[in-house]
Amino acid sequence: MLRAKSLKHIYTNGFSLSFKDWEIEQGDSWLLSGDSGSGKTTLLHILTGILKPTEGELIIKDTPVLKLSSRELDKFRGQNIGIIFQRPHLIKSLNIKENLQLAQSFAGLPVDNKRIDAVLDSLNILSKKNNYTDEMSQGQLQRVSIARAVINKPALLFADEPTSSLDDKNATAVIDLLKEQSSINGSTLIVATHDKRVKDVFTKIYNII
Ligand SMILES: Nc1ncnc2c1ncn2[C@@H]1O[C@H](COP(=O)(O)OP(=O)(O)OP(=O)(O)O)[C@@H](O)[C@H]1O
Repeated sequence: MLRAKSLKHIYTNGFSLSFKDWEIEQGDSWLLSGDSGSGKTTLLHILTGILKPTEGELIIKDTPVLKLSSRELDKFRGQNIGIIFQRPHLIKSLNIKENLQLAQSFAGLPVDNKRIDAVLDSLNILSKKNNYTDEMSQGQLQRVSIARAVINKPALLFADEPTSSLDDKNATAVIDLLKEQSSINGSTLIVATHDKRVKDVFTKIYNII
C-alpha cells in the first residue's frame, strides 16, 4: 500500500539525507526509529506529502504521490493520510466539533456529524465536543489530535514522537490508543520515535541508520 524508493532530500543549505527503500503492507504496524537528528521527521514529512523530496519515488495506494498537483495532493492527503503531530494542529477559533468538520470538508468529504460523535465517543471526549481548544486539558487535546487524524478513516496513520513528553504510564496509554484507533478505522500505523519504551509494541521496525 506504500512503496518508497530511492528517496533523497537535500536541504537548501546543502545538507543531504538518503533513505533506504520501504514497503508497507496494509494492516502493518511500524516503528520508524533512529537517533535524534537522523531524519525521522524529514522522512515522515516526505511520506505524508508535506515535504517534496529532491529525488525518489513514492507510491501510496497505487497513486504516484510526488506527481500530484498541490491541490490533488491536499485532497489525497485529507482522504488517505492521518497525522498526529508532536503538538496539536487545531484551530483555536473553532470548537472541537468544528475542527473535525473542517477536516472532513478539507478532504472534499461531506460533513458527517454522526461520524464525529462516534470518533469522539471512542476517545472518551464526546462531552467536550462544544469546547474550544483552550478549554481542554493537554491529554484531552492529544486525543482531539488523534480524532482529527482518524476522522476520515485514513489508510495510513502517522504519529511523530507521540510519547516523548509523557511518563511511562501515559506513554503506554497513548500507544494503546493509537493501536486501538488504527484497528477500529482499518488504518496502517507508523509511529516515529526514539522512545525505547514503546519498541516492543510494533511488529516491524524501519531503522534510519
Ligand atoms: N530546514 C533544514 N535545513 C537544513 N537541515 C535540516 C533542516 N531540517 C532538518 N535538517 C537536518 O536534517 C537532519 C534530520 O532532521 P530531522 O528533524 O528529520 O531528524 P529527527 O530524526 O526527526 O530528529 P529528532 O528525533 O531529534 O526530532 C538533522 O541533522 C537536521 O539538522
